[in-house]
Amino acid sequence: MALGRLVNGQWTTVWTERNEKGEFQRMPTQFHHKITADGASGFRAEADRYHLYVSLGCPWAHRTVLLRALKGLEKVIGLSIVDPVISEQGWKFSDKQGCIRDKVNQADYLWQIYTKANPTYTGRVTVPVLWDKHTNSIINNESRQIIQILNTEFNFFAEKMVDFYPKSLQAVIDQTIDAIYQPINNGVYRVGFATTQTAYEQAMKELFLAMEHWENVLGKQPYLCGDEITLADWCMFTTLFRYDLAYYGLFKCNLKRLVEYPNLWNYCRELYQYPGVKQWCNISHIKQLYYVGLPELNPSGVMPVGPIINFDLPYKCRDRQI
Ligand SMILES: N[C@@H](CCC(=O)N[C@@H](CS)C(=O)NCC(=O)O)C(=O)O
Repeated sequence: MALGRLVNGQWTTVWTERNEKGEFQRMPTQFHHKITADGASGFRAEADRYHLYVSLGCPWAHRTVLLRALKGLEKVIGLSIVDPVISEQGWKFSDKQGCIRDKVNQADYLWQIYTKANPTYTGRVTVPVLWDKHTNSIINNESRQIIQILNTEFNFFAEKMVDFYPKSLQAVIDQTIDAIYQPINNGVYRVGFATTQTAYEQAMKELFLAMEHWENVLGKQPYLCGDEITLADWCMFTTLFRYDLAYYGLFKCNLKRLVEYPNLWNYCRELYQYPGVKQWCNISHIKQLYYVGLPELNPSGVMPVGPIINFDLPYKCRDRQI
């Protein structure tokens, strides 16, 4: 079992995210500071001060890498990419293809970043992590909050003037991110990590009802919140992108493949082909994370050869009845 956690700053391999009913229960993240453009929060948006630690396999971290790229913040916020396979000591840094070592803290394992921020930290050691080089601490490790910060607070430095969280839509974006979280983003994990038939089937039911719902919505409008791409779409995208690659097979989310939902599949391809996105979609890291790094679900660590999915197939806006 590769998943573990820190207890009072000590690494342990006890994993506690399941209840007695065999249901997966995600533990909340603990670092929730905010960076603001004016510094009113105590953390001012500045160039070369903050650093992101991510896994390219992880859907939550993937959101933050995408926002960094979509806003054109690559020169402003540094990046380290962990080894795609979770080790006995959790996420580690390596020289594998597509990885970037930790040149900020020279850590070998991500848990060392957590104990540097808090020597008595107890909890999971997850990606993404937004690190502050000035205070030598973790600003935030919750993807949903990090993408809001990157979207909204760094405009002075951003090379691309796009806004995925416009004021006029914030309420609907928040509701949509809430709506997709439990059945879809976290839903695939609730399906995949369930250890009883009842827990599995319940999570499956919620996942597939939600997939059908958004399939219908995307038949009427181009994006989850209407006519504009928003943060909600990037939150949905990173789960959909992994759907047929990992969740359908390893997690047994297998009533339908993504490619069997015409609108969701079309939408996924459109977001993949949005400028700046595909460069940060790493199928090899995704397969390694899920198939090699979760021995509890795949003890042999053998990775499937397929499926062959062409995310570059042209997408059709015209098919939608907008
Ligand atoms: N709520 C967090 C979830 C982050 C998360 O669970 N990341 C996973 C990777 S997909 C992780 O780092 N897992 C390592 C572990 O649990 O030990 C977020 O959205 O940022």
